[in-house]
This record gives sequence, structure tokens and C-alpha cells, in this order.
Amino acid sequence: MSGTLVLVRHGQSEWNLKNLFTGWKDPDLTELGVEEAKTGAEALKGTGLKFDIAFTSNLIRAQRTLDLIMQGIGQTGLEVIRDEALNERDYGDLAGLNKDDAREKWGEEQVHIWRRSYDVPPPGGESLKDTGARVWPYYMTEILPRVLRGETVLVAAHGNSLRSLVMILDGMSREEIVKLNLATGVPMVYKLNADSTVASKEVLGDMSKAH
Ligand SMILES: O=C(O)[C@@H](CO)OP(=O)(O)O
Repeated sequence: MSGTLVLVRHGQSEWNLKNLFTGWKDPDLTELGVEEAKTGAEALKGTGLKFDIAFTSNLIRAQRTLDLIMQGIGQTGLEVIRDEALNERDYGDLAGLNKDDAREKWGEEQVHIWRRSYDVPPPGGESLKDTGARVWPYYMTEILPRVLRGETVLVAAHGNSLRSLVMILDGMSREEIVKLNLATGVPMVYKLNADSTVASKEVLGDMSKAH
């Protein structure tokens, strides 16, 4: 066994609340989002994990979630690396549109394909495969080596940037990934083997509230 990797999606954002496609747009957390981050922090505190380093995106909702977690677990001095490789999937022309309006315009099925399929990009944006093509190399070069050295690493990022990572870690197929939704503020604790495969995964909260 080597180190520990914790992945957490940011708390609810203003645009999650308004039901808008967000992508690389940069809304802040809502009050509920702040509470979700604090709840995630409480759950992490209960594990007694002490982190060596944290990674986040260059978007405020993930950064604030990370700050709230670091405060909640009493590790405000933690080194933080921010990188746009961990940003949310670029939603292209859909960014800023209401998800229900989009369903009315293009149909429920098409919108679901854009949101959850593996390799169909939304117009002008990134598919999950495209997102993975920047998240995986970043994970392999910057994050995984630390975990393999035995470090405990925290990653606060986004629904789809983390789905692309979970797909690989959990060995999910293109069909299975369509059904995976990550809840906001719920930490996933992975223990990795020395060969970088997953030894165990524990979800600290309720993933079923994800949509
Ligand atoms: O709008 C977005 O950027 C994402 C995450 O909130 O939405 P979706 O659930 O469609 O992937």
C-alpha cells in the first residue's frame, strides 16, 4: 500500500443553483455550497487524515471549497497548487444557458448526451474524453507520484474533471461513466497500491443526492 488520495467536488455554486451550464465560467459558492464544504470537512476530520499537499483548479468555487475544508480540518497552512488542468469541462456554447431551456431547445436526450457521454462534446466545448486528456496527464505527472511516495493528497475540483479521474481509478467503461454523477462536497478517499491501482475507496457522505 502507498498513499492516500482524496477527491472532492466543490460545494453548490451560484450557477448550480440557477441551473446554468457553468464550465469555465467562475461563479462563487452559494450559502448551501459553503455548508456542503464544511460538512465534507467534518467528515474528513473524522478520518484523522493529515494532508501533505492540496491541488485545485483555477476556478473560485473549487478554491473556496478547498479553503473551507482546510479550515475545517485545521490545516490552513497546507501547500496548495492551483492548475487549470483541473478545471471543469469547458461547456463551450452552452456555458451560461439554462439546462431546462437547453432541454426544450435540443431535447432531453441530446442534452443528456452532452452532459454525461464519454466522447460527444457540447458545441464548441470539451467531451469528457477531451477533459480527461488534460486531467489524466496532470494526475500522472503531478499528483500520482506524490501518492506513490506515501503522501496524503487532497484534490478539490469539479463534477466532470473528477468524473474523468474516477473513471480511470474505478475502471469504469464508457457505458458506466454515463451514469456517474458526483455530489457536491462529498469526499472520496482512495488508498492506492504501489502499482497505482486502487486498494480501497470510501465515500464520506451521500452520493445519491447528485444529479
Ligand atoms: O455546469 C457545469 O459546469 C456542470 C457541473 O455543474 O454541469 P453538468 O452537471 O451538466 O456536468
